[in-house]
Amino acid sequence: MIFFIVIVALFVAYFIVHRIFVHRKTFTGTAKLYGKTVIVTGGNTGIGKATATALAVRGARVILACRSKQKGEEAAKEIRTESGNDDVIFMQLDLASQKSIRSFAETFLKTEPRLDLLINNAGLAAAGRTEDGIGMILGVNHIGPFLLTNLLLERLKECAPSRVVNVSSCGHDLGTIDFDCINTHKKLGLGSSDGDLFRAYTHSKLCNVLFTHELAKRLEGTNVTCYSLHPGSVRSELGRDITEWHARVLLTVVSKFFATDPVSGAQTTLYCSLQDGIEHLSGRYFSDCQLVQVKAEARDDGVAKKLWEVSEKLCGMA
Ligand SMILES: NC(=O)c1ccc[n+]([C@@H]2O[C@H](COP(=O)([O-])OP(=O)(O)OC[C@H]3O[C@@H](n4cnc5c(N)ncnc54)[C@H](O)[C@@H]3O)[C@@H](O)[C@H]2O)c1
Repeated sequence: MIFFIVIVALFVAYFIVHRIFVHRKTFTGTAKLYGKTVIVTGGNTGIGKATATALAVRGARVILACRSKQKGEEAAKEIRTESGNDDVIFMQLDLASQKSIRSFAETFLKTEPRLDLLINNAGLAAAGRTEDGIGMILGVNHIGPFLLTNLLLERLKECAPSRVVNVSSCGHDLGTIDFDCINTHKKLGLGSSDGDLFRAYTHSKLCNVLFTHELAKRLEGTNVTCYSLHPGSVRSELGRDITEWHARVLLTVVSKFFATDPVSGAQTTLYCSLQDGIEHLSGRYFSDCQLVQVKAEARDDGVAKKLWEVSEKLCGMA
């Protein structure tokens, strides 16, 4: 009898957790993107690659902004073949280097007349520091996209209506903004334990949500809108730097039983990029192709403004 109850309880728990983690909605919009240009950062793998492929299928000129020339060019070739769209190219971008971000933006603005959609998708959970001495996770997941977006804002405004889509995570809910950490980089993402990485990751994903909140305010009246989102629990290379055995076991279980493929993981990004009629929701957060209310700290005007100012200083904009 006890055995039977345990089995039933396990099944019930499985279905509850499955419902929470697994995203079920598919973006069904049929918008065509001929003549439009999009940038997908980290577009060579995982969710970014699936997103880039779906946008290429719709006819967009797709720029894969990635670190590795070889991997980026291979992915661009695969996407061209799969989508039947020859207008998919690689451009080098390392978000862990502000020099690389500025050089990417300079080349892009010189060579590309349009920017209709910027998808800040790239992210990681790895220890260390960026080239500029910032904690790696904060640097790549927040400061890099912050600088990139600002460098490209004028072009987005010229091409409006246009959008910025920031791929965050439901993990932002566990993050807390610590301005002391951001300024000193003593703790964020520098430790070698997976707990440190986890804390820095959730913090950086909260920064994505707050950045989007403040960006929307600054973009009011420009016809450029922005959104942040959780893509679902998706099988990808994101956990490659997790080393501790218990964290790897947890990751394997989640990945095996609760994670979906990158195509499913791209649906909310596609929704935020292409769905008509969500412009009035600029600055908000989405999950499973629908609006979700974030916790108070993630929509606090004062915190978002302060984060913006600190971020400006960290990338030499102020
Ligand atoms: N996989 C999930 O379950 C999950 C859940 C929530 C949020 N996310 C977010 O989704 C986004 C995509 O992740 P994914 O799951 O496809 O993982 P992934 O590791 O497959 O893709 C991440 C991409 O970012 C790129 N990247 C990493 N560092 C970079 C740098 N310095 N410069 C440029 N590009 C860099 C990688 O090369 C890769 O292309 C990330 O922002 C991640 O935080 C993923």
